[in-house]
Amino acid sequence: MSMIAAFYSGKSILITGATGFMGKVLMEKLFRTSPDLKVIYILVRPKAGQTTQQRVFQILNSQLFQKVKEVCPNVHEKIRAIYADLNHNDFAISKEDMQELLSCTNIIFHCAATVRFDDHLRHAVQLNVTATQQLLLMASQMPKLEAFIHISTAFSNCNLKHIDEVIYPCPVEPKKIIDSMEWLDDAIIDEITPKLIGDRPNTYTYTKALGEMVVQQESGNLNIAIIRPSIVGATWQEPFPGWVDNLNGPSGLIIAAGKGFLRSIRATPMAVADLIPVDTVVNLTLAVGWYTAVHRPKSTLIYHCTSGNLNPCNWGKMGFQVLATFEKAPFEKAFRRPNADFTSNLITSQYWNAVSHRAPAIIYDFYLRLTGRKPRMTKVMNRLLRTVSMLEYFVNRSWEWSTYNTEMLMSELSPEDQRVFNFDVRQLNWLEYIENYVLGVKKYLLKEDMAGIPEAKQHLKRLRNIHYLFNTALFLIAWRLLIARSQMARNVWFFIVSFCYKFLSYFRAPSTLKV
Ligand SMILES: CCCCCCCCCCCCCCCCCCCCCCCC(=O)SCCNC(=O)CCNC(=O)[C@H](O)C(C)(C)COP(=O)(O)OP(=O)(O)OC[C@H]1O[C@@H](n2cnc3c(N)ncnc32)[C@H](O)[C@@H]1OP(=O)(O)O
Ligand SMILES: NC(=O)C1=CN([C@@H]2O[C@H](COP(=O)(O)OP(=O)(O)OC[C@H]3O[C@@H](n4cnc5c(N)ncnc54)[C@H](OP(=O)(O)O)[C@@H]3O)[C@@H](O)[C@H]2O)C=CC1
Repeated sequence: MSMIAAFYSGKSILITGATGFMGKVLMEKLFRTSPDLKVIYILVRPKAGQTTQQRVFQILNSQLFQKVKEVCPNVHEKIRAIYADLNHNDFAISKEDMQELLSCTNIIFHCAATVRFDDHLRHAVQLNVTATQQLLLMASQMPKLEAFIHISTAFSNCNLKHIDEVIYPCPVEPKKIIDSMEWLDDAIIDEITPKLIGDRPNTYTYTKALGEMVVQQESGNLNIAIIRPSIVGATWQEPFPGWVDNLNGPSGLIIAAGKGFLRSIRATPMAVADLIPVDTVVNLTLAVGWYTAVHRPKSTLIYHCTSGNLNPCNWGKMGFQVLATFEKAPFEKAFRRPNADFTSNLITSQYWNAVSHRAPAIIYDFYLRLTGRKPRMTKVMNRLLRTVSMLEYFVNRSWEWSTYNTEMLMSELSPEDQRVFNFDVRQLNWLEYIENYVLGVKKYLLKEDMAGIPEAKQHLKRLRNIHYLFNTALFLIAWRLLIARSQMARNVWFFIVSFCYKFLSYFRAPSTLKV
């Protein structure tokens, strides 16, 4: 019997960010392994024309939750969607709902965040710092609370090369930042943002670091733990391999590469690709929830959920396997044939951007104009290159994260728990995982049918022929122009032609003699 699964039975659990990538997988696993849990409260806001109830309905009816329905048929009754917006200081939760949350919650998993790299500092502080502070305040009023688990990121201290499972202070106190956001106007915030984030690459990593400081400072008597995952990717095993539903991290780039838009990137092939499957993060999170509540460690423990020091993979290997999977199962209606050139040199990368990305986009837009359609490829390409430039920081560096606490926790689990809540990344076979990841992107993100693979392969063959034809035509035009203008080119041309003629005559002569 799994001790962790038994621990969650009968519990009332509060999850923020349950509609997000990680939150959904967390809920799914909880319902599947502890169908006897009392209730999961989720803080949800209406979005994209959907009410909170409609959003929950959509999640529960998705493919991800199919297995849950078999083991927990009354899952709809066990989920309580609470209207909440973390952009508001009191989360805009009704009095009645707040009362219920305060009096019933046993465990909190705080996953909600803005994960955009380019978010305005005011918004990133509100979500990643102030909302965390507010939630801690709520937690301190919950008499039945056993553990508060905060999800941070392994990159909150990406300005360091070696990162331990400790909280590193930021120069300016989070409270001062929160206060200043209330009275500074946007223009001034824009001006001071680079100074505040310092040697971190974006507002996301900076505000996640501030969030950790808030957790440390406001923990009071609460039983708290922090989890720091690295780059969270598709599921490894559960509930099935390759599930992914957003474009963050490598997923968006896999699409861009598979569709032939992105053919080169400024990346260091030997740099560690510190990916971690989302189900591994969820298993560790649930194990940490159990350990924190049952063993009540004296201080706030931080757990690195990373792969690099236990089972490293690098970007070169990842790119190679992604391309190999495109060969087997290409994406439909590609713009160009997929290719992956990794260069760490800025000039070379700019050259490839011009030749492999911007030029084809301009040519395609020209073709669209000629055929009376609206040009759009240059715009799409500009957006893609902007996205890529934001991710470049993470694919040209390697970090070392120590994992003492995570390894300690692994050794504390029973063999059954080690199996049901497996977060031992040493068992991960990267090539298999990456192949399933790419297939998952095709299936669950692009919603492409595997039956369309022969047609997609045919399309790529046509693109290859167009590519050869285009290059030959381009070469002939360039050469024709060159001989028309340069005596030297004419001499070279004369030399090549006469050489070929002599070469052919040499072979023709003996055969004529025989006859
Ligand atoms: C040579 C080819 C290479 C590929 C070969 C094979 C690929 C495999 C090798 C992969 C190598 C490179 C992998 C790099 C991965 C590195 C990730 C590192 C991240 C680690 C950081 C820490 C982890 C965390 O803690 S947080 C979680 C990560 N967060 C994110 O990833 C958020 C990133 N996204 C953003 O910040 C924004 O979306 C932004 C700024 C990139 C774009 O904002 P913008 O306002 O311009 O537009 P959006 O409305 O958001 O989207 C516009 C457009 O772009 C699409 N899109 C969004 N995100 C991505 C993405 N990550 N990749 C690609 N495309 C993306 C989005 O859908 C929109 O499309 P439309 O069609 O216009 O709707
Ligand atoms: N994905 C990754 O690679 C990594 C993620 N992390 C961390 O893991 C956690 C989960 O990330 P992930 O699932 O990928 O992120 P997502 O962007 O998929 O999910 C974010 C969640 O936060 C919710 N949220 C955002 N703003 C508000 C708001 N104003 N009010 C209520 N809810 C809000 C979103 O709700 P809604 O659906 O309404 O927008 C969504 O449920 C985050 O803390 C992130 O920092 C750490 C390392 C890597």
